[in-house]
Amino acid sequence: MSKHAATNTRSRPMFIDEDQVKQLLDWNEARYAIEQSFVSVSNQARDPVARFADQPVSSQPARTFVQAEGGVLLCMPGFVGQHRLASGSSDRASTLACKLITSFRKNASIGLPSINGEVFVFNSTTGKLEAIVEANHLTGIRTATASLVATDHLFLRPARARTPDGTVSIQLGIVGCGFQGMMHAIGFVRTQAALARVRVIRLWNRTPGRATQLKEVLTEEAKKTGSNYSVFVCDTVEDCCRDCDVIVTATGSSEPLVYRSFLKPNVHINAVGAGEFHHAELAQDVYDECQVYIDHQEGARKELATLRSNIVGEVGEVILRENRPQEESLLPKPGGISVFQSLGMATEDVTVGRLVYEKYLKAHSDQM
Ligand SMILES: NC(=O)C1=CN([C@@H]2O[C@H](COP(=O)(O)OP(=O)(O)OC[C@H]3O[C@@H](n4cnc5c(N)ncnc54)[C@H](OP(=O)(O)O)[C@@H]3O)[C@@H](O)[C@H]2O)C=CC1
Ligand SMILES: O=C(O)C1=NCCCC1
Repeated sequence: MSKHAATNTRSRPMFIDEDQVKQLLDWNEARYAIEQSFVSVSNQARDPVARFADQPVSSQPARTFVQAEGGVLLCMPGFVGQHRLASGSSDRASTLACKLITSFRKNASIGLPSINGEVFVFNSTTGKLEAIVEANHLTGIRTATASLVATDHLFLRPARARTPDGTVSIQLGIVGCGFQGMMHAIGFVRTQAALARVRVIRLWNRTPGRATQLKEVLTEEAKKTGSNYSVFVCDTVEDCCRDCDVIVTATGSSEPLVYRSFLKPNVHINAVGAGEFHHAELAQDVYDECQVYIDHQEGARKELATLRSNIVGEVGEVILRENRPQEESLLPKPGGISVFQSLGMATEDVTVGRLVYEKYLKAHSDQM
């Protein structure tokens, strides 16, 4: 571990609860942590001679699933070596962590989140458990941020480069207004200054009342952030997707919801939801035409084994090749459909869990 990284010198692990995570986690800092995670995975996957010495590396097996009566427990261990802790800083850390997370679909009917988890952060030199970070909000921010990073590198950066003033504005479609749908909408709004102005948000949810609730949240958010976007609740998925530049699907549907005919020719989709399998929300006619990007090849080999599409590669590899003219670009063909098929991976929880832990230690340094 670098000399800059903080450690817990107490005998007991710190417990960082949901409220503290909400206070500590910032969207722009999370974006940097997620970029480090993506890059570490793809740098590690390179042939050792082609690996970039100044970029982080990682180790993460495909996650395991334990089926219980009402749902599933996922075990997601990971290590990220020599990741930068903040943009523009030379401070680096190596982090070993494991997220344990459950998905119990019927929890909504008893007023509980369907997804509940904790990230366990270990000292990467001694293996001692240093912190337990509650990971519901963390999973919301890190998953939405993974989509933001993918949208930025695959779609928005090339679009910004084509405009004279280097800015773009988007219509955003949210298919599924549960926790993830909400976090994605808020994430796009909160990062407008860095990524793209949001001018319209279109919402669809199976139970329409939840889309109406999210409209209220986003209207409040517009007041808080001084944003000027319109929000529409849509009766159909087709109406939600029509004219959108960027779409997020975040449902538990096992049946296709989004068809090719609903889409503009040039659109980026973040397919986040996992029904029975992880690529159910988009119809085969979308997969027949689009270019698919993933977070993690090894996870995809297991969890996307039945996906029939053109899988171009990892988002981290796209980032690694940016500004390196000697490396062939992996960017999507301009004017087409790109899909980020988000599985979610342990290294995201490793770097974001570490960010929360570092900020917690800094905020409580007088008590250490
Ligand atoms: N890729 C990743 O990294 C992650 C992916 N996920 C996945 O994202 C999805 C959403 O999670 P989250 O927001 O936390 O869960 P929530 O329980 O908060 O929301 C679930 C959403 O899915 C909708 N839904 C469920 N079944 C169907 C269906 N058959 N057809 C249409 N809509 C349906 C619900 O609609 P309604 O309100 O009508 O019930 C609701 O909008 C899940 O599939 C989850 O596994 C979660 C975390 C990380
Ligand atoms: O990556 C995660 O975290 C999850 N992915 C799929 C559903 C449960 C949580």
